[in-house]
Amino acid sequence: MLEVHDLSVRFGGITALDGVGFSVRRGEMVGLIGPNGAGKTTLFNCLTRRYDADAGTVQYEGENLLAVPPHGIAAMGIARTFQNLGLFPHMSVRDNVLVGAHHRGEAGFLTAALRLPRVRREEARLRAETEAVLERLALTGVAEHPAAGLPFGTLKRVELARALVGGPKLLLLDEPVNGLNSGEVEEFSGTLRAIRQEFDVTMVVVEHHMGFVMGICERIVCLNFGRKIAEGPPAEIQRDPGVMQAYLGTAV
Ligand SMILES: Nc1ncnc2c1ncn2[C@@H]1O[C@H](COP(=O)(O)OP(=O)(O)OP(=O)(O)O)[C@@H](O)[C@H]1O
Repeated sequence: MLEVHDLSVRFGGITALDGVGFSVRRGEMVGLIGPNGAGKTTLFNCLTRRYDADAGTVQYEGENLLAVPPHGIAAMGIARTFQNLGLFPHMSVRDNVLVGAHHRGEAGFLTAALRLPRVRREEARLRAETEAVLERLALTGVAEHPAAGLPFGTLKRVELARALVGGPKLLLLDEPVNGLNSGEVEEFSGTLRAIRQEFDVTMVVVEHHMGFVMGICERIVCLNFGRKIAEGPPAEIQRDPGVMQAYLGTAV
């Protein structure tokens, strides 16, 4: 589904990604790990076209992803969540999720402004889908509540809900369990596993929480200083000397 070849991104003198390559098969859950500054978020930003690549190719479902404009990414079925939650604090949970849905709507600006029948149908579809996703993630009870003031664990679910409306095929999760306590991590893992099946969605997940990544991913890619230093199943990655060296003393 996703083929990344020789991808490089530079910011002035910094090489954030240096010839990175890996592939993701449909239905897989792939973990992307590496110490701070390894290039993980830069890779996500490249895949969602926020950053331009300096070299390399990315094929998504046989198409050249690097030729797709940033606003075309959602229509290709790619969604992401953000490390620091990209929610609007004063908007309700429902509206935060709907905003994500509209972002992925098919109607153009003019048809939307004219409120043509097609737009009204789409609006109704997105609203229904939003309600279903809110329900699925146990958010119906807080749907009217502004995002601000809700527990962090709930906000993580809102962020996931927003990414799911519109039925993405590839979901990029940036530190989905960062800031959660161990019970919440466990619960979120279970939710993600179930969602993956129910929504038939392929996932790539960036996360520093090793217990979570090793427990949920089938395959792991490890970056360090912008380079891929290891790739394999969790058990192999945990024993990999290069990975251990990169984390230097951190339990992997
Ligand atoms: N917009 C930018 N401008 C300049 N440098 C950047 C930019 N984005 C990332 N970098 C640099 O690129 C390198 C990789 O950063 P990136 O955020 O991708 O790492 P990361 O693996 O996601 O780290 P973390 O785990 O801390 O989030 C770092 O040296 C960072 O400072």
